[in-house]
Amino acid sequence: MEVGAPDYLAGERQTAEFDVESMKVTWAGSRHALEVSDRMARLVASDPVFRKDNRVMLSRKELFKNTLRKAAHAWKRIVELRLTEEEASRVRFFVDEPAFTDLHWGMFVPAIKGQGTEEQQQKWLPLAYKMQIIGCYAQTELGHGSNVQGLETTATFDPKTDEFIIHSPTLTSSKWWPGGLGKVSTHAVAYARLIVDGQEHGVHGFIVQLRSLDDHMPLPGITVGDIGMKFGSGAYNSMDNGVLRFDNVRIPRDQMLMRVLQVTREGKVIQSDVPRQLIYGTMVFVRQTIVADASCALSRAVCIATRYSAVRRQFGSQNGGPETQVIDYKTQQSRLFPLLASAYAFRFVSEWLKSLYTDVTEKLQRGEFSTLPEAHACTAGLKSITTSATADAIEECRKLCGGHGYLANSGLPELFAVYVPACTYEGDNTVLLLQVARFLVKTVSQLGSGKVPVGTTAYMGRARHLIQCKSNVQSAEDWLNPQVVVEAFEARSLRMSVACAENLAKFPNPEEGFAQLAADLVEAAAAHCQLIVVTKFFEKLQQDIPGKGVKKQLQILSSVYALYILHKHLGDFLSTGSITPKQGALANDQLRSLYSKIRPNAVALVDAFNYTDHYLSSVLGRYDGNVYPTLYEEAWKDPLNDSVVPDGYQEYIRPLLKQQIRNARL
Ligand SMILES: CCCCCCCCCC/C=C\CCCCC/C=C/C(=O)SCCNC(=O)CCNC(=O)[C@H](O)C(C)(C)COP(=O)(O)OP(=O)(O)OC[C@H]1O[C@@H](n2cnc3c(N)ncnc32)[C@H](O)[C@@H]1OP(=O)(O)O
Ligand SMILES: Cc1cc2nc3c(=O)[nH]c(=O)nc-3n(C[C@H](O)[C@H](O)[C@H](O)COP(=O)(O)OP(=O)(O)OC[C@H]3O[C@@H](n4cnc5c(N)ncnc54)[C@H](O)[C@@H]3O)c2cc1C
Repeated sequence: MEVGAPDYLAGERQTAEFDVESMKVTWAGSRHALEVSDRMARLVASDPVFRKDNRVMLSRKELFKNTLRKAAHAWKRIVELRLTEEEASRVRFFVDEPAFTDLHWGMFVPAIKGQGTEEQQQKWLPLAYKMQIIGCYAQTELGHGSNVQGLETTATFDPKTDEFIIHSPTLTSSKWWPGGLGKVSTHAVAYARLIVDGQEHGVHGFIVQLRSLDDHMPLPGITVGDIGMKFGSGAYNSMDNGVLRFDNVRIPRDQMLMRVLQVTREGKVIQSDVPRQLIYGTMVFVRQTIVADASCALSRAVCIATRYSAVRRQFGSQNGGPETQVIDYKTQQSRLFPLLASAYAFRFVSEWLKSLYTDVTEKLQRGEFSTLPEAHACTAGLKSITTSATADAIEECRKLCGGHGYLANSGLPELFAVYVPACTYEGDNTVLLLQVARFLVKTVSQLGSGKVPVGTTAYMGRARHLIQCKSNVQSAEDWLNPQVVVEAFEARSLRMSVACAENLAKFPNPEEGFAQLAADLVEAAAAHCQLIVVTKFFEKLQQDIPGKGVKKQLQILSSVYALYILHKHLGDFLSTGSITPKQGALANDQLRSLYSKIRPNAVALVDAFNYTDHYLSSVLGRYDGNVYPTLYEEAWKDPLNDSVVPDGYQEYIRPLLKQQIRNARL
């Protein structure tokens, strides 16, 4: 905010009962992370190349070119200022525009790191790190996305020339969707069925050069282009999601990523001791980052809706005094505050997930693979529930802002359009929950065998207790006890998984049973993932959290998150007998009282996200709350208002009016 400018939300900030600066540190993860984030946010906001206010007005071609300009400029600044990887990734975050670089850094590089041999990494990574080659992740095809084993592109080994022949045998085998592919990437990690000596060996990744490094023209045998406009006007259209066909394209044998499986010069296929699933490792990595992204997108929407709800007044004027701030309506609070609590919940679960991922990656390097299934289940499940909740929440925030939320300059329509594909990419959310369900059913089926469940399924080891325990909640206050809450969530989750396992056992064919019970399995998986989020929030509170009143606020938010989920899924809790209807009603009483505790802190709690006005790009979410004059000014900047009489008047309006006059005279 400019020095000396009026702060229309000052009153809201004065009622805060905690130290906002300390909360900023907790949200960012550390003082260092906050400092880096703050510095990079300002760097981006002060650079005219990174302006975004005109984005929705640009044509696709202009938008795309502008994105190329921004990406090139960001890279120039990263190199000039010798930014660290952490700083560079914050620059990307604040530039706030999907671009080919996301796939280059986020998937192409990790795919080579995770699936390439040491030699392959040494050859390709330095080129990628300097952006002397630009890569994408070309897995999905026109005919298959979720079913990776169903991909049709082939990679046939030719022992005569020591090459693989990459081919698209059908229309449906055309690569379709990869970001960065359409217009920019020079290379791809392309996934194809490996065929050696007429035998198939599953789907593997191959580094394929697509375009000339001299003139950017597609290489012989490559047909490549953009797949067309996507949802929304600006949004994800800054990305060149592409189509790609291979016509018997030859690549050297050493361009197959061979950490999992090797093909020798003689055409021998050697399986290493690394599990096949590591081929899916890049997706595990990205799913983990998507959980952190969910907390960012959600907190951004909530920040806009909270500030605006404090500015906006409707009804309730007494004796000519001001009307009621809409944030004071209990309905507004019950719609908004759970989303605020969810933003914090997703933030902390993403921190935990990152540490789990780092731990599993270190173990994989040492040849320990036992924790891979849990990492897969956690990343898939948390990616699924956090992105679904965030997409719904952004839309809810738009509605919370009434009519003005529908204006592009509220920032919410664009945020929704750009965010919502997260429910689909990196694995459709339902498909991913079914993966979690498989993991849970397997864990339940092994309970009798003496195998002790660990990690996020450790609670299943107490199945005997959880299957019959009764919650001892007697008052609304009791719901503030984390142990009580966790036990109710554990009982609900375990009972849902056990019920699925029991029903599955009734089918002679387990796969048929899995297909028939899929809807129940998805619900059981979601219940397990919600338990993880709740538990990790409570565990966060066991840590030392400095700053006046900060822990107290987080305690309130953790209870709001847990009781909101309980209230929303009350049917599960009741049908599994995890709690009684009376206890469900007490939880709701507690929730109402918690909303009142959040109310004086609401604006400060969103200030703690430390978002600049540039990043928020929302008139409604401005830090200073100066909404109405800005909305008014912005309206006049619309190109339609360039002339008082619109273009088209002479051709289309005037004749109409004249005709009416003529008709009236008749
Ligand atoms: C310097 C500058 C810095 C700048 C920094 C910028 C950084 C930017 C960062 C941005 C990051 C990212 C940008 C995001 C953009 C997103 C773009 C989108 C990309 C994509 O969408 S890529 C394509 C994604 N596709 C999918 O997700 C497909 C989903 N399908 C699948 O995953 C699988 O096919 C499946 C799991 C659904 C089924 O596979 P299948 O082989 O048939 O499996 P099953 O038979 O069911 O299972 C076999 C066993 O394997 C286990 N399994 C399955 N998956 C995994 C896994 N991933 N890991 C480990 N194990 C796995 C499964 O559990 C079974 O095990 P079991 O046999 O039961 O023990
Ligand atoms: C913006 C965007 C960017 C993308 N970027 C990339 C990229 O860079 N690289 C890349 O390779 N791919 C990319 N993709 C593709 C993406 O990964 C796939 O679209 C995604 O994995 C979903 O697969 P699908 O499209 O085949 O959906 P489908 O599987 O066809 O889903 C259609 C419907 O069928 C349901 N369904 C499917 N299978 C089952 C099942 N077994 N049980 C129950 N229901 C089922 C789903 O729930 C869904 O409702 C991108 C997609 C988008 C939208």
